[in-house]
Amino acid sequence: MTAIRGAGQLVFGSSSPDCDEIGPFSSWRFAKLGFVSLNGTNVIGLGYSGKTVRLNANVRSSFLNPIKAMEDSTTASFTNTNDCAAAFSSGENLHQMLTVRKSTNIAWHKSSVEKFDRQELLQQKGCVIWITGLSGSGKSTLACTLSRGLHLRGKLTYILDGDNVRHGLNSDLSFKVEDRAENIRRIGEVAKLFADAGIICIASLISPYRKDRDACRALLPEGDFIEVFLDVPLQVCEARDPKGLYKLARCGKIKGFTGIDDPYEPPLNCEIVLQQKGGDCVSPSDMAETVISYLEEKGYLQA
Ligand SMILES: Nc1ncnc2c1ncn2[C@@H]1O[C@H](COP(=O)(O)OS(=O)(=O)O)[C@@H](OP(=O)(O)O)[C@H]1O
Ligand SMILES: Nc1ncnc2c1ncn2[C@@H]1O[C@H](COP(=O)(O)OP(=O)(O)O)[C@@H](O)[C@H]1O
Repeated sequence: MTAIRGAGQLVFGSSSPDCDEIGPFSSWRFAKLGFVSLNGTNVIGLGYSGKTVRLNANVRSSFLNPIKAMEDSTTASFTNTNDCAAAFSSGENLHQMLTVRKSTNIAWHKSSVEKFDRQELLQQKGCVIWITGLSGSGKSTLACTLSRGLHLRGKLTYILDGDNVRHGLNSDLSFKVEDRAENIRRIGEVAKLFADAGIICIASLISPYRKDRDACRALLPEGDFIEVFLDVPLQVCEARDPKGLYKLARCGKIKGFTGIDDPYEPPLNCEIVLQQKGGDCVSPSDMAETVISYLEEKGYLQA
């Protein structure tokens, strides 16, 4: 087991990082999904063929200074949803426009009790630990072990597990690319609220697209989104197959299963990589300790 600390990234595990995309779609250029804000109108948008909509966010006050959609180096800016719709529909290979913000005439109400006060009370800093990886990579196990470890240290956590949230808030969403994007967007927004409450929010979901994860990162202040990649090879996940889903996917009974006939894009520059390769098995508690050490070092376990 090794822990390698690079520029802002912690790699921990039994082998070297493998950043290849997983699955038969790995060489595709997918339409890029993300959250695009258009002069106060938040839209989950997409890139046109081969072009990427990039996010440029003022993360501390995103409700006042919305995220701007940038295509290449040009900022896309729209004054109303009609302009936006026209712009999107005129693009070639338009796949889908997902959610247009419909709330108007709304104002932000400040409270006399702020994040700072809540953090003082809790003696910790609110943040989001975003665990991404294939089904069966150990996300839920790590989330629970981490939550327990922090709880024992007197720290308040809350887990947002993809599977669990899909039982309620996100029960209307499928595993189509745009529904996954909406699933991740909603969980990102909820996680942001938890972090604002001063809580260490642990989000564990496949979140297979970089763009969706990056859009969630852009919702939070610098440093408060800690992306943890469970780098476990497909073969290992498939051998585990605790729910029998890989077996169903292999025989075509589940379509669009991540890693089988749906893509997974590994993070390129996340904060922590936890590797599980070859015969060496890193235990969930060792993995959790790595994350806790990171939080300690970055000052999240004190106000
Ligand atoms: N098509 C397909 N692809 C991937 N996963 C599938 C699919 N259908 C059902 N499941 C089950 O749903 C869990 C993943 O939900 P997530 O919300 O984490 O997925 S995503 O982030 O929206 O991609 C995932 O749970 P985990 O195994 O805990 O990852 C699966 O149990
Ligand atoms: N670090 C680990 N080493 C070995 N097995 C693990 C580890 N973490 C999880 N597992 C096992 O792998 C399977 C999938 O774990 P789970 O947490 O449900 O993954 P995910 O939430 O990513 O689908 C479970 O059977 C679990 O016991």
